[in-house]
Amino acid sequence: MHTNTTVTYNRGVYDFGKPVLRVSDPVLIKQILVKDFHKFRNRIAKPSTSPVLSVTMASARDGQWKRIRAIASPAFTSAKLKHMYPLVNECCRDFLAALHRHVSTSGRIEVELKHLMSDYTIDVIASVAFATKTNPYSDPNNPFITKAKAMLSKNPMQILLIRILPTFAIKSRLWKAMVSDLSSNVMFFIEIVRRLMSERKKSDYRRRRLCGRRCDVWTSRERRRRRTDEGVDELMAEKRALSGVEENKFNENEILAQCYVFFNAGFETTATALSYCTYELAVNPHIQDQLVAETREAFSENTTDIDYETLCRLPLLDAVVSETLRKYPPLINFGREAMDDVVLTRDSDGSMFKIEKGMNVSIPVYALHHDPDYYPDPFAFKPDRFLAQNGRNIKPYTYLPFGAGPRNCIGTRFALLVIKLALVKILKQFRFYAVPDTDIPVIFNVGVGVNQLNAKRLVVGVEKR
Ligand code: HEM
Repeated sequence: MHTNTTVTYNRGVYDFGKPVLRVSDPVLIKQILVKDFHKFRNRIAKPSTSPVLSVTMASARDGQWKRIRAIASPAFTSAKLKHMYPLVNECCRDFLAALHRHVSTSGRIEVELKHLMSDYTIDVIASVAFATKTNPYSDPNNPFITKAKAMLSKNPMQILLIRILPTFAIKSRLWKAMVSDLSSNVMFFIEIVRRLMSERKKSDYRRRRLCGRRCDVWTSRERRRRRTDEGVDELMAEKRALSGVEENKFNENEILAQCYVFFNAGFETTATALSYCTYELAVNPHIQDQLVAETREAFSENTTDIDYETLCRLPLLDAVVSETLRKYPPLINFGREAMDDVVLTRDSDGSMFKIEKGMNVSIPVYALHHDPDYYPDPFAFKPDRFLAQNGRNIKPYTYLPFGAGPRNCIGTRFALLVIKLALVKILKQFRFYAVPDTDIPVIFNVGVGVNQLNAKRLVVGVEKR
């Protein structure tokens, strides 16, 4: 193994009892995620706390993953997202009404953004994935909300221990004791979906949702349209990765698992992104003003609403969200397991790196996003980096908030819709600003949390416009 450069990989770490090699050279990252996808098709294996969890899209492996991903993917096409738009809009409406109630007494309040935004994203994902309304504002003690928030405030020490314990300890009683509260939260959500599914069967109730039993198989034309922003290598890798799946139905366990994973993978990441974005707008009022000007023009005068196509086309909105995801990627790294011996080759100098079968590799997203060679002045919030005229300055495979390749985040577009719609609607009616309790810059709890940023607090002021 070549070890002469920090550009190619920085340090190794231990994760779930096994060593992990960190690869940070963009060319090698592309090789792992795209060109040699078949050799790195699986995520790093984690000990499962429930049989249902082993069939979630995120943890499934090999042919099972391929089947699950191919069946679920049609639920995330543009056409399907457009169909879900009214549901997300409904959640935005409830969110704004609650914010108006909070602000109404004094005209302004201080808010902890992490709590505020997670109420909204829990409500969205519960509506769309679980086909249920949670009413987080009028019923904050609803078990759905309290359990979801308990998942948010996990004990970082516990998570850290779970991830660094050696393999033999993972089978021990200590391990089982440590994961028992995590497992009970998981079981809670799985039981809710089970109950909803049985109620739905009885009432034949249908709703636009992410987790249906049957999905139409993707046509290749649709797949091409979906990813026109990506190059030939990416399209070919995805085509190869999902080819040959005939079946188009989930069994009951698989539906439970996908509902759970969409909730688990979706609500916290989306709430985090929305929180940091609002924080940056509060501490950069000139950017907030520019964004308000852009979005104001986009609202139709007749309906005071914004349609899906217009929302997707706003350049500054897109740049602000992209810069937020660069500066504060909700997942600061993600990994893959080598399913074969692989030789990674760096084009620039021809140096070769052997990765042995069974070895885990990790992509350090946060480090890439803060490398001054790729993003000058990396700790500054500069949405301009992502405006069309500057797009070519961004080197491929240095911007990875949603991962890349056939196993990238399936919820990317949905998350962007949820974030952008909330932002334009809130900013139309409210102004965010820094208060004495606003930490500038954000203070992070360090050394724990492992793959997520953990801000000590994100407090800002909010008032009606
Ligand atoms: C801002 C919000 C979000 C961010 C930053 C984010 C980020 C990520 C990242 C980095 C990965 C790993 C990608 C890779 O390995 O290449 C991932 C995977 C995944 N995400 Fe997201 N995500 C977000 C929202 C969502 C939402 C809303 C959903 C579902 C509705 C979702 C569902 C998933 C699933 C199921 C996977 C596993 C995909 C697979 O293994 O095939 N995510 N996400």
